[in-house]
Amino acid sequence: MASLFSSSSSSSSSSSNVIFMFVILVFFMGTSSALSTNFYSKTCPKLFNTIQSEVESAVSKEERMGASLLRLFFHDCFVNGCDGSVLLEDTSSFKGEQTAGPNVNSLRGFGVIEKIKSKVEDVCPGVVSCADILAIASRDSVVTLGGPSWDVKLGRRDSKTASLSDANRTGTLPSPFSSLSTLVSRFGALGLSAKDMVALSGSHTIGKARCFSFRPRIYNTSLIDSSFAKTRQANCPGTRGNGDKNLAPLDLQSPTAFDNNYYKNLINQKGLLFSDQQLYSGGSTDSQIEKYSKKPETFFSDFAAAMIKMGDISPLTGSNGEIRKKCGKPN
Ligand code: HEM
Ligand SMILES: [Ca+2]
Repeated sequence: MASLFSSSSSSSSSSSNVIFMFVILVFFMGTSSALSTNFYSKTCPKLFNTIQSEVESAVSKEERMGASLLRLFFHDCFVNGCDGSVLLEDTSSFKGEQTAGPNVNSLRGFGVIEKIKSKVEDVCPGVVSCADILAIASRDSVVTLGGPSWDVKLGRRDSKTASLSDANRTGTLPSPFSSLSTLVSRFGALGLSAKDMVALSGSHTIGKARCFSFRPRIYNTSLIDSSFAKTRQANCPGTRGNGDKNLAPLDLQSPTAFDNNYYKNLINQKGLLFSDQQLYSGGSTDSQIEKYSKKPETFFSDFAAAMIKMGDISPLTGSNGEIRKKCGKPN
């Protein structure tokens, strides 16, 4: 770098200097994220307070809602980036992501996001994207349930459309029946490391899953504590189509507290999803599970860093996309 600078300053042509500066500018624009933590500090100073109080009230009405909002952000980011696409509702002429296999009868919290959006529109109309609201609401959910905080990067814009087939494409949203190597490669395809994947999976310290999602795990797999399997079988019949919607907590110990019990459960072979237990199954991620089970503060800081990374996946910025008026439909 230093030699590049000196060769440019020794050049006699001023136009070549201009070109050189332009190249340097493009280089830096290309390497730094377009998002920033102070994006709305002038245009919507009340944004954080508005969202935080709505999230707190939603979570106090139903603690699971914190988990549901966090998962919405994950499912948004994994399909065409964090662009609010998952929030678009189906109409008679449009089929978005909400009926995709991993989402249908499972994603929840759309009403809460729409309510937050209307409060945000009251204080600063036409300014804040739904994609950014989702990013802030998931951070506030984690904080409200006792987890770490982080500065959310902002400046995302909303997609004008969404694609059912993109959300259904095999491997886009990870399946609970995936092996460790599949999980690593799915996250890797989006620029997230195995370490990020293990930290982000700690989200399963809160929230619930349907019998449909964990049936094969509790009837047909090894690496499962037998009394845990029996307990879960009691509310999840072994035959497909029976009790599919019955719920169980992803973390059997503290399903409404954001803590490191998820990792302790894995060590005790009490992961609810097959994909959860894969993270502690004699493979390359075992040591990270052990570390998080002993050091919650390390889990918290890795989780926060990985959430920021996930939030950086292919945002729409500049004049791309739009700022939706309502999160459920394009303007
Ligand atoms: C590693 C791959 C992952 C797989 C295979 C996976 C799969 C699942 C499944 C199957 C459920 C239950 C859905 C149902 O039965 O209705 C679930 C719930 C949940 N997931 Fe994941 N997930 C993964 C990673 C993540 C990540 C990265 C996050 C967030 C950053 C996340 C957050 C959640 C939350 C909070 C819930 C509970 C939602 C609620 O109670 O409404 N998951 N996940
Ligand atoms: Ca998306």
